Amino acid sequence: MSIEVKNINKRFGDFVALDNINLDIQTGELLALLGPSGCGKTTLLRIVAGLETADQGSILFHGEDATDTHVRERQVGFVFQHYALFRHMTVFENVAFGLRVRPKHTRPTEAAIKQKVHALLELVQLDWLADRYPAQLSGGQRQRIALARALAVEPRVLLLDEPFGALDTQVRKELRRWLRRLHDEMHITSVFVTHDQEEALEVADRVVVMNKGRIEQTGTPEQVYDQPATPFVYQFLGDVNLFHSRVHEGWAEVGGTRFAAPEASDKAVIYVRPHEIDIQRVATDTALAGVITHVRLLGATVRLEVNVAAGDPVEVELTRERYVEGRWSVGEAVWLSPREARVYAG
Ligand SMILES: Nc1ncnc2c1ncn2[C@@H]1O[C@H](COP(=O)(O)OP(=O)(O)OP(=O)(O)O)[C@@H](O)[C@H]1O
Repeated sequence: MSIEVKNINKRFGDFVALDNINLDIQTGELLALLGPSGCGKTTLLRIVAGLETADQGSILFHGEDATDTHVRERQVGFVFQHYALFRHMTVFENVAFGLRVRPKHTRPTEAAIKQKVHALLELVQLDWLADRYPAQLSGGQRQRIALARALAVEPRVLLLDEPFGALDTQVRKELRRWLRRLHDEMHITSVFVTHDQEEALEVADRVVVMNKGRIEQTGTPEQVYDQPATPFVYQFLGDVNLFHSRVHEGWAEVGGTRFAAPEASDKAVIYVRPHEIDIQRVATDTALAGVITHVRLLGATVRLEVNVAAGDPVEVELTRERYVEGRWSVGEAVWLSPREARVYAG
């Protein structure tokens, strides 16, 4: 089931929550809506679901206008962070719920329900919990059951709003890998909302980066990370150092390292990721002089904070190995040279 989002606009009073959103979601795709809090991700997801109506624009499911189709007829499965399981029902009954409430003529037989629920519980690898109540499950198990419940009615589209948002980092990481594998088996067109860039880049086929009710960029994880279309995308998808420069004959500079600048501007901002900076103890004509002020160990990588004469402190990321080899320490004079950069008009 493909989904087309066409010219969607939504206001809450004077506040523009969605500003002319256009998006094509391919059949079987796993798409992430990524952006900071309040950028309109949930509102867009709710409009696709039919839980919210747009002021303008339309939603097409498989080429057919679904704008006025009731949420029940859209055959959409939901997993929301706060869309809790029914507390008074066992895991089995929670998953069976959507089948049991069907009108009599489409309701499966008791035997068929039983078979289906067990198949789904096996799919989410929790069949052994069928007789438990939600209060007897961990947060991660609850979310997997919520997913099994959403899948029970054979949705044509699966919508997930921060499904793992309330869980701790380790469980989150496991569940997102698991979601990716599950999606590879089932191929249901799926859209999930997250504000966590790592989650979006790791799990999704394509990422839609949103900001203030607009789409900043849509692309594969590699595209949005390696070729960010706007400064916002660059900053949102990872830590970055900013250097301000005047533009001389089409070049902007960090220290003495030159980068091609956008033609139309006489000022530029140069964006450099912490792992794209070389650090050395020997001065060169082009390197930027500084002093190490902090060392932060982050597991496999190490961040050095370096004070430079002008501008904010610069963050340099090294692998743990290179850090140990280099014996870098606080108070040392060092010279920095960016290897890669992106330059935007300042
Ligand atoms: N029913 C409502 N009435 C008024 N304003 C609303 C309503 N729903 C959402 N908004 C506003 O619209 C904006 C977008 O909200 P939305 O929930 O879509 O953001 P989001 O990107 O999902 O954020 P978060 O990650 O914090 O959930 C927010 O500024 C929010 O305050």
